[in-house]
Amino acid sequence: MPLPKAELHLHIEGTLEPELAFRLAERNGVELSYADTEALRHAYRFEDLQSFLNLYYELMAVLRTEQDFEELADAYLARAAAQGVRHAEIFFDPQAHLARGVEMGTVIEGLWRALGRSVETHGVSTKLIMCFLRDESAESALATLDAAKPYLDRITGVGLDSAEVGHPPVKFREAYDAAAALGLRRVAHAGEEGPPEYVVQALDLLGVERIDHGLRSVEDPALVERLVRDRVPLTLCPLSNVRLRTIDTLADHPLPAMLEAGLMCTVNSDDPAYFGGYADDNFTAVQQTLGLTEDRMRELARNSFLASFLEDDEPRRARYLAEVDAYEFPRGEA
Ligand SMILES: Nc1ncnc2[nH]cnc12
Ligand SMILES: [Zn+2]
Repeated sequence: MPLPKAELHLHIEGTLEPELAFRLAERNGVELSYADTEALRHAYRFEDLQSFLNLYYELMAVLRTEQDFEELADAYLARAAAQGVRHAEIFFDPQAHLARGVEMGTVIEGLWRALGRSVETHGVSTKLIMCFLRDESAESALATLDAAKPYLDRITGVGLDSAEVGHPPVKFREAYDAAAALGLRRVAHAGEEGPPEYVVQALDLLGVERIDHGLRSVEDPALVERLVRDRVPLTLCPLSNVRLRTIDTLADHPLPAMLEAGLMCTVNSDDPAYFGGYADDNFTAVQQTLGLTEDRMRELARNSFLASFLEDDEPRRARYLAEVDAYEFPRGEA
């Protein structure tokens, strides 16, 4: 039984496994530029964030109907449950779908068909976070927020993702102010490929409560001190960092030093269909490769629930934390 955890950094479009992509392509009459799932998997060798994003956006073409989004989310939730995920705060990228003529309602209602029954079907509670694409304009972000207004009861917060370098958080100040005025929680990707300054901007100008990735924060000691002092959660994605070549190998990941420094780290899967592992695969990889103690692993699991947006259901958060505290790590062979 895996360690109970919350997943706080997960792009639902990044859970599209090759088999489902081909099945949906066939159902929707969409032509893919790969012969089969094996040929597609061969394309999963990325140079950097952009080379991944190119394939990520290309494959989304197979997602067209409410049923497609429902099946995508259902498949993720089943996998997540098997990996010990009790609670998932799930990103989606509406602009990537609106640009293809798929409406906001199709995306949100489709996802909601799976999320709305997820506690019953998978034992996983969920929240939805709508991301703005930072390589699109500020006006487009505002228009996207406007298009989401009929669905605000289904959306907990806003995020910021896609190609980071050259698209600093300051560009989205107005959109984040508008989101805050609507009562939405705020997070943003920062310091994945971009400099520590983007993390500072996300905190100061966008008012975010969590930083997605935040890896490059370690380059700025004053920023680290601030993140520790204010207990700002970082949603790290170790296997993603290796696949997108942010770091050379997992053994080079700064997670142990970050925990040692007192940063509130969490471990997540980002785009698990592309990066070779779901939530517990990331936990297991860091435990084994970085030699984290059981206490550190428990701390990561506790952090995931403490950093989650479960303020509307504190009894549930307390139950999850109690489960982490009671968890017994499997004993190896004697
Ligand atoms: N790791 C990542 N960084 C930025 N944008 C993304 N969209 C999906 N995955 C992403
Ligand atoms: Zn991400």
